[in-house]
Amino acid sequence: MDAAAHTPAPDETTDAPAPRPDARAADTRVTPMMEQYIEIKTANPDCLLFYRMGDFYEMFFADAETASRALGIVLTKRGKHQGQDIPMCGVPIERADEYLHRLIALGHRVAVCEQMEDPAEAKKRGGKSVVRRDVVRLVTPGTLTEDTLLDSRRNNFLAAIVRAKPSAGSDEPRFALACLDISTGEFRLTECDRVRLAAEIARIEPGEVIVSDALYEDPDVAPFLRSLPAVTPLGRDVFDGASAERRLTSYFAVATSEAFGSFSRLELTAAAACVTYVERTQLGRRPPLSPPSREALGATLSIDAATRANLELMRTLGGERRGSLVAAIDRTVTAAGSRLLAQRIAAPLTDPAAIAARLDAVEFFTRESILRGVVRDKLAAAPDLARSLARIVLARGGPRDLAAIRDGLAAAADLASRLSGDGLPAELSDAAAALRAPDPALAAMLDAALADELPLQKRDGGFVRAGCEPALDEARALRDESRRVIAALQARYADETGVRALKIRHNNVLGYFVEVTAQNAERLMTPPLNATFIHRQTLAGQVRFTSTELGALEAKIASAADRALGLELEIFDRLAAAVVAASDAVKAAAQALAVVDVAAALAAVAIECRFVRPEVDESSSFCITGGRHPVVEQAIATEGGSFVANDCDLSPASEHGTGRIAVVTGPNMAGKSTYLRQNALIVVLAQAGSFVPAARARIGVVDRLFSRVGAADDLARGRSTFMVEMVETAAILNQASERSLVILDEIGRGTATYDGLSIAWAAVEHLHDRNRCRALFATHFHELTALAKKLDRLFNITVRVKEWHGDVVFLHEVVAGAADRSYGIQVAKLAGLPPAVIERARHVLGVLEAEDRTSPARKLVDDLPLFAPRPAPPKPVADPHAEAVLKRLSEIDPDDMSPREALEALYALKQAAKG
Ligand SMILES: Nc1ncnc2c1ncn2[C@@H]1O[C@H](COP(=O)(O)OP(=O)(O)OP(=O)(O)O)[C@@H](O)[C@H]1O
Repeated sequence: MDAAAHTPAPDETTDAPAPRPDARAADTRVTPMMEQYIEIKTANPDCLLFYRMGDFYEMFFADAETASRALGIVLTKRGKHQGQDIPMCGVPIERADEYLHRLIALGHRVAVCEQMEDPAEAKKRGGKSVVRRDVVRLVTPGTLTEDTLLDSRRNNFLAAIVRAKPSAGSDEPRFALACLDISTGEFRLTECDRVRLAAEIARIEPGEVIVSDALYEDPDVAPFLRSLPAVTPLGRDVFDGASAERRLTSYFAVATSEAFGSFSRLELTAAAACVTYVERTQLGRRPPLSPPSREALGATLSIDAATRANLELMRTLGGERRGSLVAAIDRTVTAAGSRLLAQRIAAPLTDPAAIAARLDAVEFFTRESILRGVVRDKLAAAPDLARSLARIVLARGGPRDLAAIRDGLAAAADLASRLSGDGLPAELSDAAAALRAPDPALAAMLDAALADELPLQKRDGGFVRAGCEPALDEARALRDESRRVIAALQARYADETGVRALKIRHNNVLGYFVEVTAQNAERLMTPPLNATFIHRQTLAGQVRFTSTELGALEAKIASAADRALGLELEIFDRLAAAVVAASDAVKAAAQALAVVDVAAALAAVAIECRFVRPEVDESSSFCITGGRHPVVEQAIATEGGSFVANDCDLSPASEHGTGRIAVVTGPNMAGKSTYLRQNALIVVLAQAGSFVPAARARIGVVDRLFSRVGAADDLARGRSTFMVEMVETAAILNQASERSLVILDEIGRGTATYDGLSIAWAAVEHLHDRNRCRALFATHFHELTALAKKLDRLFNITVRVKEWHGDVVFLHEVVAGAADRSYGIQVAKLAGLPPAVIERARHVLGVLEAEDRTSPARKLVDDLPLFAPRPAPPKPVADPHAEAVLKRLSEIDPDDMSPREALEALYALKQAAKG
């Protein structure tokens, strides 16, 4: 059980004790605290309620049972409610983030309810009063801001999906998608169809999706929505189109949404749903968002969910970042840079000019290696400005967030001064301008106010630098040096009264008092000293006094600590307000830091891994010379091997023609999948604005990238391997355009040979004649290579292997031509299948191949036009036992044998056959 298990804290003094179980009448009585709890819980029925009691967040009833199971913490009891024990569990506040994280990851939502006053205040209202409490925040997966709850390298988007009412004459529904990250302020909108919607959601990977109750229940989209990790259905008011504009403009305090550009009503509805939900979960607080920007349809390379997964852009098929494309090329040194790089890889561009602008920045840093080093060192020391800013605006920030703003702004100003001069590419000069924009006075103000060592929480105090504010210095001096101050006053009073033995003492009844011996008391009680000293108490030998000054000093000392903290919090609020006022400039500077980081990081990886600048243009070219797989190459290098670079040319035969299709054959393990993927990854990198792992690359911009690699079950959605394969192939054949790049690996593998071959055959024809896209098609159906004779833009390539004493040696070299065999058995042998199985398989293969030539099915294939006759199958490998039996048999002459000899010969043959 967990350390958070605790004995219930005593009720706050003002909470009435729970009724005794035997008091019948009391069974229905509800304590005032429970009454308050139930009221707050009723207002937040879909959340677990973290109810603050002293140093714990407590949960009661069903919440307690759920949380104790989910968090592995002890379930206890606290009093009774309507005659029943109240289940309870709690988490200490200092570990609340950790528990929140676990609950959110498990799909729960949490309402955090704080004490809104000091228990002493409540006490003043009378014995039965309950401390005022209120929910200050709803924690949901899409609205997190704490570093401890977030992955610094990934955005955490909240997405809203709305669907247009179907219009007459169109059966294709339209959707709008808004997504925002409150931890960084990014806010984007787009309108799209059903297919693109799924692709966009796959790209954005939102932490939470909000939809209307009606859409959530709609049978057309419900299966899709149910497949997403966190979907929150909400009432109609959040998705009300009529009030959308008003809600959105009120959030941004602008007169009209035209200030952001022109948006459709559908887009505005999605955007308004997002901001309304943010306000709801942040209880009215408005995190700093960039104005919504439209993601123009077609501005980014469309990559559907299956392709993303297959190409392992963000994570491997096993779900890990390690081994993904982004992990292989990420050399960023800031969290914001890492997030921006991930965004760029997830959404490569389609405009050659915009791509060139990014490549210019990367190229600049590849040339300026000294500057690159300096910039990266500076960036590495810069904090995560955007997330600290968001926390400050949401009043959730601490002193270290203010320090992050101070240090981030200093880094920004420093970098801006280094990024100057004429040769700077546009992306970097824009970034430098944004880095220069924040008023230096803000950083100076933070610098002057913040201490060197900072506590995590502002409530711990001690974060304001000494000398910053005289009143605070005084309060601290009083708090820390109360003895010295009292001693100083005592010395002064002794001086002023001439009573050397005058003492200032303290007890719990009188507090601080002045004490003199009885002989000296008279002097203090006569003018002029009686104007200062007020008699309090006469004891046998001493007389005690107070003074206005001492009374004031006492009050000051008693409240000095409180006062010091109060003043610090005031200063914090002032500083935070200054940061909030400058939030637009700070956000822009944060974004600029990320831009610079990404450009320098891509330059670093380009140099380290020998990447080159690709040419991306409007042509239909696709010509990669010496291409490499960025992830496999690194993996091979760590084992001391070297990757074999390969060319790929799918360019049209003439400059304005249509791109071509390559059918890739080759043995198992030869490197077909690697080759296919590396060419797709080169497109992703090039259009994301990165250099690429090749000697040279010219790419006519790709609008959609499709990849169907291997077969994987999707049993969770009730689809078999073959069904998944066909659904994905259908999507490709229905959607690929002349500008698309299609990667198909072993289509048709998941069914009977001839069914599979027929489907693969028809799919290639369709790609060639209808889609007319550039494509790479890897297959073990060698019959498909015959298609090159019929389809003019189709050609064959193969991955070379060498045979060596019956084994196969992989050369990983892609050359023109077709493979004639799969070498499956040799690969199986390499994999360690038992020799007997290998031998038997060779035998079976020989028989099958011999039969295959005469089987009716084979004939069918032969009859299909343009199927080239396959090369003669290799001679079946002889079975040594069979040969021995045959030899003996041939030596026997039955006419020459007695019945007994014949029987013996038969036994001998049987023996020989057994071996
Ligand atoms: N160009 C290359 N240079 C060096 N090694 C390579 C190259 N291509 C592939 N390899 C190595 O060969 C292994 C097999 O490659 P890959 O999975 O691409 O083969 P395949 O032909 O698709 O096999 P199968 O048909 O069995 O799926 C890879 O894991 C990699 O280690």
